[in-house]
Amino acid sequence: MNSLVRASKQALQNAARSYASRGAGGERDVVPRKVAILGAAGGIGQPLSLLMKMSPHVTNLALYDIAGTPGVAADVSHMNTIAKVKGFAGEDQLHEALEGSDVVIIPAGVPRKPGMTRDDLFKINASIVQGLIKACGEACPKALLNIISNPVNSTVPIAAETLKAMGVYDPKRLFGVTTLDLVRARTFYADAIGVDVNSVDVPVVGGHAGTTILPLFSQARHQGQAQKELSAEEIDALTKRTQDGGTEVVQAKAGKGSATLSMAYAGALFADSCLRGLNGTAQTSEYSMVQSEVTSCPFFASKVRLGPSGAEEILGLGELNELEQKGLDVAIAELTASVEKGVKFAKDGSL
Ligand SMILES: NC(=O)c1ccc[n+]([C@@H]2O[C@H](COP(=O)([O-])OP(=O)(O)OC[C@H]3O[C@@H](n4cnc5c(N)ncnc54)[C@H](O)[C@@H]3O)[C@@H](O)[C@H]2O)c1
Ligand SMILES: O=C(O)C[C@H](O)C(=O)O
Repeated sequence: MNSLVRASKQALQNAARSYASRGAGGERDVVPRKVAILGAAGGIGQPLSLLMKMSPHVTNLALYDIAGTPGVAADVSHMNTIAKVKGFAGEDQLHEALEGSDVVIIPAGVPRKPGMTRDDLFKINASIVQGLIKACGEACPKALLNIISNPVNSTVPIAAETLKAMGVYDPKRLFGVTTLDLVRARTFYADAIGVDVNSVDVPVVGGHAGTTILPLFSQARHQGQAQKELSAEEIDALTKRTQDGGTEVVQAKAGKGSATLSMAYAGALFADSCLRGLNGTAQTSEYSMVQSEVTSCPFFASKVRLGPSGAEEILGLGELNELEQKGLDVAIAELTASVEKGVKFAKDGSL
């Protein structure tokens, strides 16, 4: 059972207990942790706020957006879970929202419409992310930054360069959130072979756009008896579906945005792991796009061990089969170009 499912069950049990005792209260041994969500009134931001309010690891939840957060905060704050919630709206309140944060989650920015690539969002989202990261560098330079805003392949290097220019960059504390790719790969793979999805592990490495998303099905693991062996064609189809998962949702939403609910779930899983790492919980790891020497690309998503100082160890890729090796070469070339684009924007503002 993953930690968020466990946390949700725990939160529901706590809720039932608290209702039964009419708020009599109970002693809890919780490390005080503040989480800020930037873009909290958006499609991802709202369900993510709900899920972080359910996390047993969050004691203080700051919900920031350019508008709309007082309502989201008032709503979420009525949930009888431990986090104290406060809404912040508009740039004047951004620093206050960020101060003291242990983890900052950033789903601010515009989503895709059908026919667009994630890179088409660069022109708008690059500046949004840069502005928010500057504020993080000033108000909470030690926080773990979880970047969701697309194109992640460029917004993460933008964040790194921005923090470097401010003299506060710590590569261990900057993460591009690629968890949704793993969530999708696990779901699709479990369905395809007919096993319990909770028993499935599929590594997904590289970046977060098209062919930079590289699921390693040769390393997939599961428990229980699979109902089916997959052919090379079926693995190929699963790979493509994982790479196009975001587009599948964009098309289905037909102009009303991209993945929000599954992303909120994935973002909450990742942030929850960051908090457990900060709290020193042993064996906490996630896949994430970080500054990396695993390949020639300076930012790359692979398995990362999380601890009190953030990304404490970046693990290698393991053995790849021939097709995956070819996929890796393609991914590195495209990802490197997106990283360079982000670095250039951060240095000279060129779009
Ligand atoms: N990493 C991933 O796997 C993943 C998955 C899904 C979506 N995304 C990306 O997440 C982003 C948000 O998607 P969404 O569906 O929630 O969009 P949305 O439009 O519903 O919400 C975005 C929110 O950001 C806010 N915002 C805009 N500028 C801001 C600023 N300067 N400061 C604070 N908030 C600001 C908006 O007011 C809005 O509430 C998009 O870029 C999307 O592509 C990434
Ligand atoms: O596809 C998108 O534009 C949103 C997100 O990156 C996703 O993978 O769902």
